[in-house]
Amino acid sequence: MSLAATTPVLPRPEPASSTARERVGSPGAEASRPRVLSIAGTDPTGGAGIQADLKAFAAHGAYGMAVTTALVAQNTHGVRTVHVPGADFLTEQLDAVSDDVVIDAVKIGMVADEANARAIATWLGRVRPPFVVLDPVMVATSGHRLLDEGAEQAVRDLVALADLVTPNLPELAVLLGEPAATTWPDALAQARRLHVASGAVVLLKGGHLTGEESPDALVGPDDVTTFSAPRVDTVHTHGTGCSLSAAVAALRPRRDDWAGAVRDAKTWLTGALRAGGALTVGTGRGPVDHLAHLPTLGLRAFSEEAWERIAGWREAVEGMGFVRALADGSLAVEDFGFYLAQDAAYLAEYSRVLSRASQLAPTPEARQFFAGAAVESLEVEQTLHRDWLGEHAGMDRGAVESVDPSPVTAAYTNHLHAASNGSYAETVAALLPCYWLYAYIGDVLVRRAGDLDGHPYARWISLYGDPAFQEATRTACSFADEAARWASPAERERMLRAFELSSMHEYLFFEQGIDRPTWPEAPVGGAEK
Ligand SMILES: Nc1ncnc2c1ncn2[C@@H]1O[C@H](COP(=O)(O)OP(=O)(O)O)[C@@H](O)[C@H]1O
Ligand SMILES: Cc1ncc(COP(=O)(O)O)c(N)n1
Repeated sequence: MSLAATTPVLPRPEPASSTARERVGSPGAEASRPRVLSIAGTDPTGGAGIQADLKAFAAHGAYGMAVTTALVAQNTHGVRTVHVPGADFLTEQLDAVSDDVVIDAVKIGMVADEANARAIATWLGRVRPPFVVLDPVMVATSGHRLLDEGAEQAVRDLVALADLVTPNLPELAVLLGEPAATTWPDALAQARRLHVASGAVVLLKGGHLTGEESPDALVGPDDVTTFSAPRVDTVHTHGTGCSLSAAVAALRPRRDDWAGAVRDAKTWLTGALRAGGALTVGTGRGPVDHLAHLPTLGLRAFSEEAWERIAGWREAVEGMGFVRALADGSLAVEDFGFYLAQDAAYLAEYSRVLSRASQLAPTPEARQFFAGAAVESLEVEQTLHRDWLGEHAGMDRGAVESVDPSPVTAAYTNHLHAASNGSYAETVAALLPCYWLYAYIGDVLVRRAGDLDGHPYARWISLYGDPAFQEATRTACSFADEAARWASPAERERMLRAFELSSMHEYLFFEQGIDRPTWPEAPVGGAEK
C-alpha cells in the first residue's frame, strides 16, 4: 500500500502569518532565541516525550514551549498507562500558545489517537510555523503502543503536512504499509518512496540496525545525505528519537537547510548518548544526558569538594615526623639537605608542568599566571635551594643539578606529567596540592615554631608562611574552580582523582626527608655458569 494511494498529497501551505506574527512581527522585533513548540506526550522520568524535547530545545539555545497530547505513566522499563485529555483540550492548548506567541518551529511527537492527529492537522492549517518536524511515534522501544491502532492513516495525513518526518525503521514500514526493512539500502529505498508519496523530506534513522555505525540519512528532492556516527555501546537510548527531532527543530531556524541542522543535532546526540550511562536514572533503559556539553551551574566549587576529599591526607601531613622536627628545630641537617635536593629535582619538573598548564590555559590571565609560576619555581630552585645546599652540604651547582630523583620524587613528577597529558582542567587539579598543602604546612609550621629567633630553620619557615604564597594558592584555586565549571561529570571526577593523588604524593614527598627512600641496586648478573 503506498501512501499516495491512500492519501492524496495535500497542497503544502506556505508559511502563513499567525495572529501573533501579525501583532508582534514588526521588522525590528527580532527574537533573541528561536521559539520552538513541542506537541507530544509526557515521560515523568524525563527521558522521552515533552520532557526530553524541552531539554533538547534548551541545549540548543531555543526557547522551549510544550503542548501535551497525552499523559503517559511510564519509566525506564516501559509504559504503564496512557491518559488522553482529548482533542478539544489539545486544540485549546495549541490556540493558547499560537494566539500569543510567534512559533519559529514546531516538533510533533506522540499524537496518541486519531482525534488528536486531526486536531493538530486542523491547527496546522490555520497556524503554519515556518518549520514543521514530525516524529511519527507509534510504538515505544520497550514494545508498548503509543498510538492507537487504526490511527495510522491520521498520522500519514500529518506526514503530508510536515516539512520533515523522522521515522525509525518500524515506523517507516507502517507509514508505507510495507514490511520493516532489515538492511540500510532497503530502508533508503523505502524512505525515498515515503518522500515521493508525501512530499516531506525524510530523516531516516538507523538506530535499530546493528553494526559499528548508527547512520541516519536525509532523503529529499535532492541527493540522499548520509550522516554517520559511531554506534555508542550503551543500553541508555530511551528517548533518542524524541531528542534528535527536537534538536533538529530547534536548530533549523538558524541553519540554511535541514542537512545543517541534522549534522549538528546528530553530533550533539552522540555526545549525549556517551554521557547517558553516568546519569544513573532508573534501572531499565535510561535516558541520554541532554546537557552533557554544558557547564553545570549550581555545583559546589571544585576546590571546596577537593579539599574535603583529602581530609585524611591533611591530617596525616599535620602529624608527619618531618614537619614536627622542622617546626621544633630538631630536624637533622642531612635530612633537610636530602629533602631540599629532592625539592630542587622536583621543582625542575614541576616548572615544566606549570608551563604545560600555561600552554593549555583558556584565558590570558591563566596563561600568564602559570607561565610566571613556572619561572618562579625555577628561580626558587636555583637560588634558595642551591644557596642552602652549598652552605650546609658543600654541594656546588653541578652537584645539585645532577641529584637523581628518589623513587618518591619520580613517582610524584611522573603523576604530574601524566595528568598534563590530559586536559587543562586535570593538569591544574594535579598542580594544585603543591600550592595548597605547602601553604597549609606553612601555617602549621609558623604556628608550631612560635618565636623564630635563633631557630635553625627560621628562613625556611618564614618562606613557607609567606602571605604571597597564600595569595598564589587562592589564585590557583580559582583557576581550578573555573576549569571545573566546564568539565563533564567524568572529567570532574578525573580532576578530583588527580588532586587526591597529588596530595598523597605531597605527603610522601615531605616524609621522605626522614624515610630516605632509595632505588634498589641493579642486581649483578650475566655470568654464565
Ligand atoms: N547506540 C547508538 N549509538 C549512536 N547513535 C544511536 C544509537 N542508538 C540510536 N542512535 C541514534 O539516535 C537517533 C534515534 O534513532 P532510533 O533509535 O532509530 O529512533 P527511535 O528512538 O525513534 O526509535 C538516531 O540518530 C540514531 O542514529
Ligand atoms: C511520550 C513519549 N514519546 C515518545 C516515546 C518514545 O521513546 P522511545 O522509543 O525511546 O521509548 C516515549 N517513550 N514516550
